[in-house]
Amino acid sequence: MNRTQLTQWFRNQQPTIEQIILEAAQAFVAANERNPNFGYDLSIAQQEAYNLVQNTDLCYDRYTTPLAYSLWYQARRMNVFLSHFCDKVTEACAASQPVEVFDLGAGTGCVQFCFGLAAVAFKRAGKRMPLMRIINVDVSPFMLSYLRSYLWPAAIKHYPELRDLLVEYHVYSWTNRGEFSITNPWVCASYLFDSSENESYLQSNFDELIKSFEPSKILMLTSAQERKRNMMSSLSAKMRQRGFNMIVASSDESVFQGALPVVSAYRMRLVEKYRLKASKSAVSWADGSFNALGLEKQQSGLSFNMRSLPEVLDLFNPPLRVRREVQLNDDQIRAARYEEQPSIITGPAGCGKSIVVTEKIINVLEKHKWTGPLNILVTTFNKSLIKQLRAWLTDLLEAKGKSVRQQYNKVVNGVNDGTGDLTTGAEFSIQIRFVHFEMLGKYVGSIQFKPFNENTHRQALERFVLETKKEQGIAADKWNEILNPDFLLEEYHRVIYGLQCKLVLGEDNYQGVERKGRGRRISLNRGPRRKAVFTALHKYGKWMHADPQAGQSYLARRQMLFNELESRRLPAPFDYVFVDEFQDCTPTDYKLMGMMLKNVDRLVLAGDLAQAVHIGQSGSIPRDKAMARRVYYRLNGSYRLPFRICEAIYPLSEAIAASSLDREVTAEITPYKGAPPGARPIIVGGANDTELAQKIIAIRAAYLPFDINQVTIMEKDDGLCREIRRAGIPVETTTILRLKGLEKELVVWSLQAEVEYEDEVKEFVYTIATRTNCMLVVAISQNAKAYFKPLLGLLRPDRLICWDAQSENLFTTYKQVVSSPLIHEG
Ligand SMILES: Nc1ncnc2c1ncn2[C@@H]1O[C@H](COP(=O)(O)OP(=O)(O)OP(=O)(O)O)[C@@H](O)[C@H]1O
Repeated sequence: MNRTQLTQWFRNQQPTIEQIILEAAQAFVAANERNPNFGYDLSIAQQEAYNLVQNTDLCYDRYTTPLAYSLWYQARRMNVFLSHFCDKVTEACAASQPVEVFDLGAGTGCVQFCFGLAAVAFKRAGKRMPLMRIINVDVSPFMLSYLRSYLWPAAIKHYPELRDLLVEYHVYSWTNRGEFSITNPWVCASYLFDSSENESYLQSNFDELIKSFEPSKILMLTSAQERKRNMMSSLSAKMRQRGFNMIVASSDESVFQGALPVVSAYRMRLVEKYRLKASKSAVSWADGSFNALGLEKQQSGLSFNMRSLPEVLDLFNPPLRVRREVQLNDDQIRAARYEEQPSIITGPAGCGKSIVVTEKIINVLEKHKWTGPLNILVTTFNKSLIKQLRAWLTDLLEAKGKSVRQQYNKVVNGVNDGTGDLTTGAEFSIQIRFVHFEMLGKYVGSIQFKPFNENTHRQALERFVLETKKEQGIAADKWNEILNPDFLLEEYHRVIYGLQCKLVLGEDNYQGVERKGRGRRISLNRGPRRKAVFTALHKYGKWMHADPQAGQSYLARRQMLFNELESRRLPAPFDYVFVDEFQDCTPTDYKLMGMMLKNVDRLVLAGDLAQAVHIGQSGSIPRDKAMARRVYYRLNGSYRLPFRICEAIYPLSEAIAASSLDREVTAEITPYKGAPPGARPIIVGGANDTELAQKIIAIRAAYLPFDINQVTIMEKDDGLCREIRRAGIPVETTTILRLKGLEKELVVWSLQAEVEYEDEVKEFVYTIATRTNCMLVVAISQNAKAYFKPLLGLLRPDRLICWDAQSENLFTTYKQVVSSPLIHEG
């Protein structure tokens, strides 16, 4: 079969192909139209389709986008490809060896249709079925899923021979790597470069890909704008240097012609039913606005040259769970190097700070040639993170063939809490202690203490407030914003302990202290208010030390450890100290870290001040003498956060960076260049928990192609969690303190959740939004807390999806509050 015969065959199939496009659309609509938000989503998807015409990006992350796309573009895109490359398609079908067609930016699979139907033509003409494998690669799970679940089954119904064609679907992120072998790859890139953003990124990665694929043919199409034409010619110049020749891609005659009457009629019915803003013109096969470029390279020798290539172009660059598989980037390698200087590793959420901490520990051990004795402390505020750091480190040690002995502080039902000692090295003389920050007193200072019950402490504080008010003649309803257990405990933490404004130093000392780290929301100037706070706290301190029933708070124990170290009764126990998530440390905590070290130059701090939910803007790293030799490593780009979410929260990260006092260490968040595109954050609104839960369940169902399962609600929202659980959906609700440094797949930020530290609401929201490696849902209800509302205005509006009209309304109403000075502070 030659090119002319194939062209003719395709022309004869024109009505059948149209029928396939129609049937796929009908099946998709039948499967989805009962979703309450279907009409809304489709109407916005249709509006967004005009982004392409206006040369802006189409995000392809609404579940109805492929429907709108396929009805209008499927026929055109097939026509364009075939009209330019029919002879290449013929060549692939006639080839005696297998051909693997990689379609980069496959969308709804027009290239698969062209090669697949051509294969059918060959088979029907009495030839053997061509040996082809079509590998569809696209950034949008929805586009691929429409091809796989709707278009291709409809195509198989009309052309059963297609069952024999090998087809694969991969959601691609450039960082994925794997091993598999291919023999004769062809690369098609249809409209891959139409994205107006990230052009240079796409170009350089395409270049890299061509280098590793070594394809024999490259067939490219883009829209015919001047800019794209220039880009194509610069790419082709590069490829020519690599030995590719131009193939003249003929476009003198179009394979298909005219309109698609049945598809047009069906589309118009949708337009009317859902009042879509769409062109009323008939759907056409003709498309005059494109460039085509064909390149090929003569392969030398036998063509069965099996090569290892990026394979499992897996869903959404799932996070590398096995530590040894993570290959550090150059900045991470630099930050992980061994050095005798305090090092401070900062960077936005997900940039790999914890990864660097584990690598740096390995580098320390190598520097010491795996011989001890060596005492190393790894500490952080979050037990689950300790567990992860320990698992990562164990994996690295085992990968190096090192023997490791594990001892755990606490094992319940066979499950350990991650804290405890790991020993390794020559004669197990290297000891690495994993200790939760709260437990430093116990495990480092061996400080004996009585059990601590927070409720008992709160009740005691309430008593001391009453006593103080009585003694000082303060009315019962006066100064309640400072004379309450929450405020007093935090004052004890941040000022009494945090700034070493010890109670024994007396009231005068407290009256004069500059309360750094406490914000300005609640004023507490020198005078009777301070006096009252001091008196209540003094009573509290005395009670804690004197009453055998009181028990010591974690802070009090940390203070004791501090005293022991300061007085040198306890000699510095560690050679190295690694602190992850340092951002919530007080100045005293930093001193404590230094004092635990024989040599302060061996302190490593990793963290991100933008995630400082307790001290927020006032967080800063000490610049005192002990830290004089400190060196900063700033990592950039989040490996965790999908592109679209990074784009959406960028203004929020900018606001945090602008208002942070420590400009040196807080930076705006950007995605790692290989981050998966993902979906834009989804705004969902409902009157109450039941309504919200139903919608969140519907979102999860619609976005299942994104490979999600469990829903994680933050911050704690038991009501919403219960409603979702009732439907049998795996769901949890937790606090950011528990999730710090960790990641989840579908994070719901509930606006009805309480925030303990309203001053730090930006940092709080940033920390929640950056916990996801796939999807973020923002849940707004009538009970949304007012302090969250302005934060919605710090999300980039064109990078959000509203789930339905009610969600959009609620969102718009709340967003009006954005003009409040709150978000413009600093
Ligand atoms: N070089 C890399 N290659 C691939 N994945 C990486 C790389 N560096 C980090 N990651 C992945 O990125 C995710 C985030 O890494 P990590 O937890 O170290 O970041 P972090 O900066 O400590 O985050 P946070 O600020 O939220 O604590 C992890 O899933 C990790 O496996």
